[in-house]
Amino acid sequence: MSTILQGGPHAGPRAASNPVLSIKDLRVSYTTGLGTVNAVDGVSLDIGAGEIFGLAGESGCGKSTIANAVMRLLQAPAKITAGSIDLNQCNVLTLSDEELRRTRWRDMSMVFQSAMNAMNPVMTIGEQIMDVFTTHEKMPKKEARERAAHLLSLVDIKADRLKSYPHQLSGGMRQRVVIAIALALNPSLLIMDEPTTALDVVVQRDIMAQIKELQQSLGFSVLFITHDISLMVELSHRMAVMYAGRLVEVAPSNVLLDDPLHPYTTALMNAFPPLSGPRTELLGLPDAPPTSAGRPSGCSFHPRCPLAMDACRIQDPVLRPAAENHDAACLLVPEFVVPPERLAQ
Ligand SMILES: Nc1ncnc2c1ncn2[C@@H]1O[C@H](COP(=O)(O)OP(=O)(O)OP(=O)(O)O)[C@@H](O)[C@H]1O
Repeated sequence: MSTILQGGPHAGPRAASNPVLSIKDLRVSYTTGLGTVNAVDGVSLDIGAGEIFGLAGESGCGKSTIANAVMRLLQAPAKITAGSIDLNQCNVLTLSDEELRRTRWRDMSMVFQSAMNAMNPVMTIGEQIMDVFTTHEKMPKKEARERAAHLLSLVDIKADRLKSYPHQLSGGMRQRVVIAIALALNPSLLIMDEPTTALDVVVQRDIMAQIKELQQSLGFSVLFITHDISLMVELSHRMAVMYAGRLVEVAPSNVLLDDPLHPYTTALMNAFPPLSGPRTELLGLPDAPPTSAGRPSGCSFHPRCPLAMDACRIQDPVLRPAAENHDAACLLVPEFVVPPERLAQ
């Protein structure tokens, strides 16, 4: 299997003027007996055609909530209180149930961490893949079978596996099948929320390399969530770092790795901590992120920030340009000003 880095990891485009996915000022809260958690607190991001966009941050910072909001999978007590989500210039939040049914799979699909365990145990692999075709495209069974075999070949699984049941396949193979199913109708956006975390490291890398190859040949865009920042940096063109429901830094992934501007990004990059599972202290940083108790005054990160100044306790920094194609939300980072000679061009 070729390495993920084949062809350079950051050769992809920037978010285009016509993004595939455009999220504007998204706000999502969960209200429970313990109070209200503003899980996503004003997030905006664009993902361009053919772009792999990574979302990083500690457990509980709101990554899955964003993914589920895009797929319209959020359920009570979650509530989208503001913002818009446009997929191919179509507002996902106002789609009817029927429109949503057509949009899922065809325009966007999602691979979850535990998806491989959610396959129907009494249906063969072939039946499960063909189900997508016959339900959404009303095609004859023979054609569906041929397309199912072709899909399996894309993820390096032989056609005779169409007759296998999920329990007859390894975990890695099952997850490959799930990825094939997600790509069955050639969606423009693939969302992957911890897609390989349950698998061993070698299998994880193989699968991600395969996704990278498929992405290059089929051209879909990806929203990629993983706790493995090193994998994310290798795989994604651009990355956003999230803290307590907000994006605190967005840049091309190699720039973020080499020149992180936000102290939280630096801590993440240095520590490569476990970003899922129980909340733990970040190496080199005290305490855990703010919880439902609410955000601290000023910058949410200031109680943990080794560089916090007095102003950080008062002023809440917004995400703003810090360099070309590089945004950060930190008072320590001066705002990027486009040179006047460039403005004149
Ligand atoms: N069903 C729910 N009810 C109440 N609060 C919830 C619910 N789901 C998520 N939350 C809260 O919303 C916040 C964001 O959670 P989310 O799962 O989006 O974070 P995450 O970054 O994806 O974390 P992880 O990496 O652990 O999956 C957390 O504080 C979480 O406790």
